Amino acid sequence: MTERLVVVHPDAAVVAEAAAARLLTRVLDAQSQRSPVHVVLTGGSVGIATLAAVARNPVRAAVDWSAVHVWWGDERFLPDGDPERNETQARDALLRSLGDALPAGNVHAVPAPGNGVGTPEQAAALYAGELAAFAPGGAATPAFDVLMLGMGPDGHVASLFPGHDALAAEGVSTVGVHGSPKPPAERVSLTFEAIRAAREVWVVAAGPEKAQAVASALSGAPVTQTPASGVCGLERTLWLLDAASADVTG
Ligand SMILES: O=C(O)[C@H](O)[C@@H](O)[C@H](O)[C@H](O)COP(=O)(O)O
Repeated sequence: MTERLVVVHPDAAVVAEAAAARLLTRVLDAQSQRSPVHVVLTGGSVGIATLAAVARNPVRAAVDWSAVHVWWGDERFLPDGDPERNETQARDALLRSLGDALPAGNVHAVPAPGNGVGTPEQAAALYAGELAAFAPGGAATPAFDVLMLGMGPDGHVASLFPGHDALAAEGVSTVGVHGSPKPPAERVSLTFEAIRAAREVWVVAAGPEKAQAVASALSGAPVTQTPASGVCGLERTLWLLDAASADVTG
């Protein structure tokens, strides 16, 4: 039975620091029970600020990064190294600072255009194959220990946007996305099926512009209208919010 926890912090900076502290503790707890541990990162300002906070936190030295695998919940379909790629921003914020402690083979970036990848669908198919290759017998994805998601003002999570076909994808772990209302238009995203395979799903959000979507999601709005309403972890769904995004009276 999954539990839902909503935690409100004073501002975005504290949300990122708290998410970072929780992430480190969650990884350490998981490492005391199993190896490897799988973590799914998110793009967006709060998601990346969380990674920067991990990089600054001395507790990062307690983690056996050689037994951590890093994935992405979504990726902008942009060339390798493009500063707007979630992967680039994660490497800049945290991964590069870990050096060889985090083996290159443990970082599972979504394929970029080029090298035979011409469409988001082709990148999505390759990523689905990588997810399956690291999954327990026959599963589509690893049992992610923590899957982090940012949330847009429209309630999108990963690259699952209101009214888009990707919301209804079934039997697949990834999808190609076109016509994203948040640039760039072309993306790759985990599906809800893949998101719900995570032991814990964390939504990190901050800012008054998110308050309506937070209220809609927490009140169970239709997923087609507020995709964040559809996120759920097998064991826990954690919402880490700042006061402004949690203020439905705003
Ligand atoms: O590729 C992306 O843009 C992100 O994965 C996206 O899902 C992001 O997390 C939300 O849009 C929230 O972004 P902010 O925290 O910057 O509002």
